Amino acid sequence: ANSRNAPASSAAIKTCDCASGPGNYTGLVEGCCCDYETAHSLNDHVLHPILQELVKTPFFRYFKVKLWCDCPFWPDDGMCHLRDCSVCECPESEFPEPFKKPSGVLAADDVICQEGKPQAAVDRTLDDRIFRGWIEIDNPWTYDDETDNSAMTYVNLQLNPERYTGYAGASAQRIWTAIYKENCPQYPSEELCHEKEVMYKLISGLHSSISVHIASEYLLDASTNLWGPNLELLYYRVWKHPDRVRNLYFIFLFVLRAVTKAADYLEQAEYNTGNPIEDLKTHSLVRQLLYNPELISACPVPFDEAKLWQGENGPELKLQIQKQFRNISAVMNCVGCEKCRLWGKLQVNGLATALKVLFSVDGESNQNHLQLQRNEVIALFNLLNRLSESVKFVHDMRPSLEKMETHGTSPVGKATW
Ligand SMILES: Cc1cc2nc3c(=O)[nH]c(=O)nc-3n(C[C@H](O)[C@H](O)[C@H](O)COP(=O)(O)OP(=O)(O)OC[C@H]3O[C@@H](n4cnc5c(N)ncnc54)[C@H](O)[C@@H]3O)c2cc1C
Repeated sequence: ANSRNAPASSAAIKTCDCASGPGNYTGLVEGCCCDYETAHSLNDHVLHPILQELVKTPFFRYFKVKLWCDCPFWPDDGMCHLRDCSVCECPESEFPEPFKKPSGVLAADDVICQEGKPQAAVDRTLDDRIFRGWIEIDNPWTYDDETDNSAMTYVNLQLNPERYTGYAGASAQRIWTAIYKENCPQYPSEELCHEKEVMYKLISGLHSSISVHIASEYLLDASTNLWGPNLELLYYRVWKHPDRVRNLYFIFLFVLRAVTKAADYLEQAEYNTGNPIEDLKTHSLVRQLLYNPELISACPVPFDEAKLWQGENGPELKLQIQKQFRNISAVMNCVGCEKCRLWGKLQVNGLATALKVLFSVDGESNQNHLQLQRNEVIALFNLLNRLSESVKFVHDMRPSLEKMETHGTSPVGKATW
């Protein structure tokens, strides 16, 4: 058993109240109980290597999702008819034999029959033996549109990396605006309560992470299909805004706290895909992450969730914020690019799972009542992996970004990003 699944208390975490200086990324990550240096050192040595292996295992690489675009907010938008986001139904005979096998990992670019930009479409190749029943439990933090099982698709995430898709313009802008407005109609506001500020930072941190992934795998030259990092994009969309970098670290530590708090549950969960060797490896990787001595000693409680919902109107506020987060999860159905919708849904589901672990268990502190769906566990770890990749990329690129800060970047970059 692990003491980390006990509720965090401000008394137990003496250093929690300190704030870091602006823009320099030293000291404690604002609102968290772990400093920047420890966060990336832990990420580099422990989390990133384990997570990279974990998400490739059969258990963690398949995600169940409804990819249909049935937007409850703008039914007449028509954006799902964009060529960029459509996926043609290929006749069975069009798929090469290895597509049908789980071990036949192919680059997403190999998908034959996508219309428009192939990088925006989701490869549905999968192995459907993977999904055997875990429990189906509602999460109060998500919009439950997953009831119609016939509409659910299983997606191999390894074939569909989150990266540049070309999705931009009014449709993307409308989604982000809706998300920020849902959370807080008049942000930024001095009167924002602590809980709403936390929600804002989570969303902004997720937004930063998505931008980092776009920058780390960008289509540099469509004519030669050349992919690579786009540091100007990273600079202008993320690095130039210190709050976006800070929010990325914030969501990373928040989700890490949820994973470590649920350690006992996650340790006992079944990672069964019918492949005993792979499943044993999966379980062992989960344990290596949860009980890593360096993680436990350096950053035992990355975020102190015990401080939230303490005010007089705490329970009402929680219901209100839960409703707002459910709306944010519903907005994911309106994302007009299939691959962005897939990762948007997965990551919002992962975040909703973290919120459920930290705030929705009976009696708040009693992790014995925690129950998660398999898909929630998959989303939670895949989200943590995405965040870990983003933190690593920003940290690794820091010298180049600082150079850009000093010497300036090309005017082309400035105009584009
Ligand atoms: C759910 C979702 C998933 C997406 N996934 C992908 C993907 O996988 N691949 C892809 O290529 N595109 C994806 N997109 C599109 C992408 O996020 C951008 O919208 C697009 O690249 C256009 O970027 P932009 O420069 O106009 O600014 P946007 O990123 O659209 O930002 C809009 C506005 O939000 C504010 N803002 C930006 N970042 C932050 C932040 N971190 N915190 C607070 N405020 C911020 C700024 O005022 C900015 O002008 C996705 C969009 C959504 C809504």
